[in-house]
Amino acid sequence: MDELQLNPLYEKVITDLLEKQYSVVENFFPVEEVLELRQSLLSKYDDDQFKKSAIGNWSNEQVMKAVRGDFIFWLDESKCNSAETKFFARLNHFIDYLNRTCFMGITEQEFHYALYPEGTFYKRHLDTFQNDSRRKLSVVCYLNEEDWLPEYGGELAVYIPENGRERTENIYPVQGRMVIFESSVLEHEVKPVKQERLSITGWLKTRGEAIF
Ligand SMILES: O=C(O)CCC(=O)C(=O)O
Ligand SMILES: [Fe+2]
Repeated sequence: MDELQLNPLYEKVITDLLEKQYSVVENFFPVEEVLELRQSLLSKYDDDQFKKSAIGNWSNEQVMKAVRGDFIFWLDESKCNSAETKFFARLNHFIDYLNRTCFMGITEQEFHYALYPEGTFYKRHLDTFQNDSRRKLSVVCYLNEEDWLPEYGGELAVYIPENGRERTENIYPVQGRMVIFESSVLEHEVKPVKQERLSITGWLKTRGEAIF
């Protein structure tokens, strides 16, 4: 095994996760890579490659619309363009570090682009499905235009259990900002957006069995 070099950025994420179950970092990806991903998302969206999101295995469209309104495109690591290749390279480096330092046992990941049109939202939820606990960490990186003003809404509200009560942290989807949290612990929601909201979102997973 190569000698492990301490990585201050990764260490900050790990400390945050241990102390408060979530972490917000601004400089995980260089700006030019964030912009390249943004362009890649937009060109796929313009090509009509995005699909209406679903929730678990619910198929009732009315119900789904009342819960989440984003459009998504699932990434396939074997068919990546240059922006996506760089994204996965950085992510895999981080996963390797997590596995070596924290023995997280991450063996898989799944990512999609997401676009929330004006007026859409994603109601309060947990990212683990009842029959599948393999999702360990949720990762979101925002691909919005440079200035995300508070009046655009679309904040990620994270509900943190604290001393038997609950604290809400509102995180704005600022360009390049990355949020990582424990998938099975933190409930969260995307508040209604008043401006198109772009992101790349995914999950770091353990092998574990899904129970169907
Ligand atoms: O975009 C975000 O801030 C969070 C999205 C989310 O909660 C999800 O896709 O499960
Ligand atoms: Fe979520």
